[in-house]
Amino acid sequence: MSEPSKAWRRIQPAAVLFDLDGTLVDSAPDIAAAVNELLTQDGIEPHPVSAVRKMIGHGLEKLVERAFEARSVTLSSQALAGRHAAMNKVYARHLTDLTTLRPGSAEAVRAVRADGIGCAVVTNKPEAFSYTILAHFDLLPDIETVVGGDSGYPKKPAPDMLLAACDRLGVPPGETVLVGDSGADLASARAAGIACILVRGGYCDRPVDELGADLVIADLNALPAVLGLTEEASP
Ligand SMILES: O=C(O)COP(=O)(O)O
Ligand SMILES: [Mg+2]
Repeated sequence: MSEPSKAWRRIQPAAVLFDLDGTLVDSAPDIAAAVNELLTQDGIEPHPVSAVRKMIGHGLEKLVERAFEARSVTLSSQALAGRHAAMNKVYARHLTDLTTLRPGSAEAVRAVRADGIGCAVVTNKPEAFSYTILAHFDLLPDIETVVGGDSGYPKKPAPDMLLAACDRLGVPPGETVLVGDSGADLASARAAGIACILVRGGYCDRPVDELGADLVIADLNALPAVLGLTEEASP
């Protein structure tokens, strides 16, 4: 765990916003299978899951664009729209085939709610897909609201989805913390005036320790303690 900043020590969060892909769940194997189906249909060599992990986090359209670009194929906006629609269709049928919970995520969500702290998911993934995945892992009862990438707000790294979640939960951004896995999460939190904890091992094109988050944790098993929700001393 990184040394928490002074700002972190002051935070007694009224709400926790969780990122989904790479933070609560490891969805890359299903996302990779779906985008690889598209590439294969076009006669293009598929990507290993390890490469797709670095393309996730800015929504599925961006992921499709990156997957083709990484094979030196630049799609016109019309072709990209078609492949994005195809991606949504294929992925919708395989949302939970290979997807798993990341370590400690279910326990962390339950600990947050059990303590009466507000709890939301803020993800660039479409909302319907997010609800299906959260329901599959029985996380929905503890999540008060989901703000997804198709909710009408600009996607992360813009602050809007985070601010919408705070509004729905009735908590001030200054008393809220975002738990995410990427630079887009950190940038959205900074722009919203929300504290940010990043978890290692998610989907980020560089080590999260280099990004300057308020706190970096190895996995969500550490979250209840750093939020002061367990008997263990918080930092
Ligand atoms: O890019 C996506 O589709 C989802 O990403 P997020 O859950 O990490 O915001
Ligand atoms: Mg993420």
